[in-house]
Amino acid sequence: MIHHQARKSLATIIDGKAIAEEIRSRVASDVKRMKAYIGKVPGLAVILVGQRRDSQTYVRNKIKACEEAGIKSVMAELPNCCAEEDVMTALLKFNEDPSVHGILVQLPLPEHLDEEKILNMLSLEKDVDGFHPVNMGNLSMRGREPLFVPCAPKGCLELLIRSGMEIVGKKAVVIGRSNIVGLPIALLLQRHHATVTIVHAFTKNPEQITCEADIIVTAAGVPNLIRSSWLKQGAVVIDVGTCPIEDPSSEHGYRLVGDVCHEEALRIASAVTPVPGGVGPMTIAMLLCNTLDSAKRVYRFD
Ligand SMILES: Nc1nc2c(c(=O)[nH]1)N[C@@H](CN(C=O)c1ccc(C(=O)N[C@@H](CCC(=O)O)C(=O)O)cc1)CN2
Ligand SMILES: [Mg+2]
Repeated sequence: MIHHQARKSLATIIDGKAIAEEIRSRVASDVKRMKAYIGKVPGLAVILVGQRRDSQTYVRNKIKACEEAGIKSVMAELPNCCAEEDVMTALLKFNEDPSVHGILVQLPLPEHLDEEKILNMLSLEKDVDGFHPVNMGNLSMRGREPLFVPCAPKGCLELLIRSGMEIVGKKAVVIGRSNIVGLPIALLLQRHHATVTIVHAFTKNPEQITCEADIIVTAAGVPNLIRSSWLKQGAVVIDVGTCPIEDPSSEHGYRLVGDVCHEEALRIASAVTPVPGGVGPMTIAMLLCNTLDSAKRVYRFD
């Protein structure tokens, strides 16, 4: 009988923040090189609808990250009550603008707007979030290449690779099936030849499935969902969940927690991402990468 407590070593904590910083500085030096050689810089357009505090923060962070990397950014801010046509007008203008190489529509949109219809109108070549149905479709099909892979999933993959995890032939379990995280990460892992299972709210006995996984990527948004009994010894655990919970002792009265019971995972897993400081910062780094790649494609610059 092996007691988990008897294990001497704790899991590695994968430092997403540090890795993201390294990637961002690489993007910055590439942007510099582009500017020096062809006199152009990548441009990102952000469409933000409504007043959600979290969305405002994410957008602010993206724009700041662009600035630091030398990427030009423009923003269209629309009121919560705006009409679908207003969003379309902003979007079509960015589609036509040759100085814009990437466009993102910050999600979620207010209820009354048709997300699918709006994302459908994005220029495929500028869809740096990778949410356009054609980019998603190409991600899902063998022999096809999407122009862009969604940022959080791409960040998860990068963290897995950096943790030294071999993906080919491994059992991967993805928890959650949202269009922006669960689904694309499952598709991406499958592309890298993992055997992928998706666990969701209707799954019976999820822990029976997760405890066989070599790789777990969780995006459920349920604090402490993943306990030690859900994990296989030595698994790599990537936590995409972010849930604000009340914490009077912290600056804003709340703090962010992931899906994983971090202390327990540390004793069983071989590597774990923290929240905050794991996948979140990687999401923004990958957005910069996608925007740079888009501009490189347009200018045939490498
Ligand atoms: N159009 C999009 N909408 C949304 C996306 C997206 O990729 N594109 N993802 C999420 C939100 N998101 C980016 O938009 C995002 C969320 C969290 C972080 C992040 O860096 N988190 C930090 C903690 C930040 C904090 O303390 O508030 C971390 O985990 O360390 C970045 C981006 C939904 N919408
Ligand atoms: Mg994080």
